Amino acid sequence: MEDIIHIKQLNLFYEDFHALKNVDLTIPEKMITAFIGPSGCGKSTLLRTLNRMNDMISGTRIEGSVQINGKEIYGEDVEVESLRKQIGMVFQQPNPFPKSIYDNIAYGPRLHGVTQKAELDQIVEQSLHQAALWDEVKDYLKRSALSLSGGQQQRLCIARALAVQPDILLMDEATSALDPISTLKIEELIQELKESYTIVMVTHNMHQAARVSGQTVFFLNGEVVESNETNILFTNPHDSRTEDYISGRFG
Ligand SMILES: Nc1ncnc2c1ncn2[C@@H]1O[C@H](COP(=O)(O)OP(=O)(O)OP(=O)(O)O)[C@@H](O)[C@H]1O
Repeated sequence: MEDIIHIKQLNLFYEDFHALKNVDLTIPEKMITAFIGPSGCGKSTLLRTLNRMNDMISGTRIEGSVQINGKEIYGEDVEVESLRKQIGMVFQQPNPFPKSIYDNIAYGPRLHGVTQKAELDQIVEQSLHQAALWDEVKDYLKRSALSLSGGQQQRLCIARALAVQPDILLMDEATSALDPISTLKIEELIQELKESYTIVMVTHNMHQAARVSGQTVFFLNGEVVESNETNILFTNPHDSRTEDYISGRFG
């Protein structure tokens, strides 16, 4: 498995607060990588550095290197819009646009220049299939996305992210606002998606990380304590702090 993301000596500051400290990490392609650790340890911050969402937070300063597909994403010539096309993101709260189901999915492709109706139809159908939502919504594509259940809305947001054909999908606690059945559906879905996409997920739920991911990264106080194959990290952690966390001694 090739590594698609290389992070070297990454430091991030929110004003004076040192939120990420000397992070070195590689992320393999076409695999699910889970970020775990106690609240406030920097998981979401690191996730946001991968598609430069931190650019939107004023007072943020970054040092070090993040290479994706061999390209330095904090380089001067990087177009952030095309970076975000390559690296989609799904958030904790489903956030469909107040538009029809169809227009939610077609939004990104239209933005990137697709105008032909037949092509858009095909992208909408394919993306909804990939997000395991097509059968539930195919007869209601003109209905508002806001009429869907929370779990359906989250799958719609995944379909919307897939519609622009990203390489990488970032998921920030994407199931934590959902009921157990919707959570299970999304877990099954991302297992299928990893055949075609690299997925990086932040989760508060260690069982979820153990169930779905191939690599797990444990964070503490802005540092990566340990990164390893998930089954090794959970059964034979190398660092005593990882062991304390996964055995429930803190966090
Ligand atoms: N916009 C911001 N401005 C200032 N400090 C911030 C900002 N965002 C996050 N932080 C701080 O950076 C640290 C890391 O936050 P982050 O959200 O990355 O942690 P996390 O591990 O994802 O936490 P949680 O699991 O609670 O979501 C925390 O101490 C947080 O208070």
